Amino acid sequence: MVKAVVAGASGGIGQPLSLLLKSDPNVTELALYDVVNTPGVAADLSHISSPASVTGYLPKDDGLKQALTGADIVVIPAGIPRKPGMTRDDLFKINAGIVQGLIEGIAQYAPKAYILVISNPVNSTVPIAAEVLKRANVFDPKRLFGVTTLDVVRAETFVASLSGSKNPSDTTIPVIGGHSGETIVPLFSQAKPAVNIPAEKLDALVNRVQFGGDEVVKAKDGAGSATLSMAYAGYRFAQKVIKAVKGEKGIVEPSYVYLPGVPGGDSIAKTTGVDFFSVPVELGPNGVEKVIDVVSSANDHEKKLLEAAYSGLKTNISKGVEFVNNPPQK
Ligand SMILES: NC(=O)c1ccc[n+]([C@@H]2O[C@H](COP(=O)([O-])OP(=O)(O)OC[C@H]3O[C@@H](n4cnc5c(N)ncnc54)[C@H](O)[C@@H]3O)[C@@H](O)[C@H]2O)c1
Ligand SMILES: O=C(O)C[C@H](O)C(=O)O
Repeated sequence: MVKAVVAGASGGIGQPLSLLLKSDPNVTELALYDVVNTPGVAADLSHISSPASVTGYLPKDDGLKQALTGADIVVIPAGIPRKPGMTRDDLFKINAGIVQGLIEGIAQYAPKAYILVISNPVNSTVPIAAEVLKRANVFDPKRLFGVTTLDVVRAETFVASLSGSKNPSDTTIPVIGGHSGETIVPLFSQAKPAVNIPAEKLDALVNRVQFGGDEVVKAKDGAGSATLSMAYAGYRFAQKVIKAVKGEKGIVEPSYVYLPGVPGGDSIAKTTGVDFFSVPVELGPNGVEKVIDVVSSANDHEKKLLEAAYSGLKTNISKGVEFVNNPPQK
């Protein structure tokens, strides 16, 4: 029995992500929460002949409580997306409060759930989530994940366009750091199987992974950011968490986690100087089983990229922590 909740379920990501979760045979209950339109989205999905029962909730009538009670996994794509010319950090002002409110609900009604944060800026919203959970005394770092899977999906796709691989996802590429611009660091030297990237193409490839989100924002021309590829990526990560919880072994995927609280994280926190960082995570029935240190084996070029990532991350992380502990005056 697995109850999945999508918070922000009526949005550009929320709807296709809910569709994918509805089609997952392991999901038995799917609760959709949003400030608008969930009754309609839930009615629509409920006609699909897969096992999950589907319910939709709005804030009225204790909707958040109803949606979250009994949840095993909560995926959060709630919040505003970018328009051309904006950075992810520009979303902080609005999305920080949205994520804080939803995590307060989770702390109260589903404190043991696996929490997957998609809302941007991920580099800051995950520290916000951690602080809220800490204050409620229910923080389990093994169950809090910033979803950076889209960066991995992009790296796989863009590499395949160079290598000619027929199935991009057959190549495993660790993408680490954070989820914005220079904080995103693909480690092509650790791709499995190995990939041969011509030296003159490497910088452009790294740049495309780091700024893939901007490519979509520009192409959508004011109509938002990546939604369909994000729904795919969010579901890919959620599905892995669900499979690991159900006992499947050896599942690894990068995610942005609180390093000091997860097995194997301390030494990476020492090397990087940051507490929140995306690294390949081995998943198990309790969430993060261990994190895998791919940082110390990065090559010299990748180490330079990592140095740039650390400083951006430090700023983003402290902004999130401050938001909860020293709230801005209203
Ligand atoms: N992590 C990633 O890789 C990644 C990728 C793409 C987009 N994103 C982020 O995901 C977020 C959502 O993007 P989108 O394109 O789906 O936006 P959207 O505007 O289409 O959908 C957001 C939804 O959130 C809902 N919402 C707002 N406040 C809420 C609240 N308090 N509780 C519940 N729901 C609420 C809105 O009603 C809307 O339906 C953005 O912040 C975007 O930047 C992250
Ligand atoms: O670029 C964005 O703002 C959305 C998302 O973070 C992405 O990487 O596509």
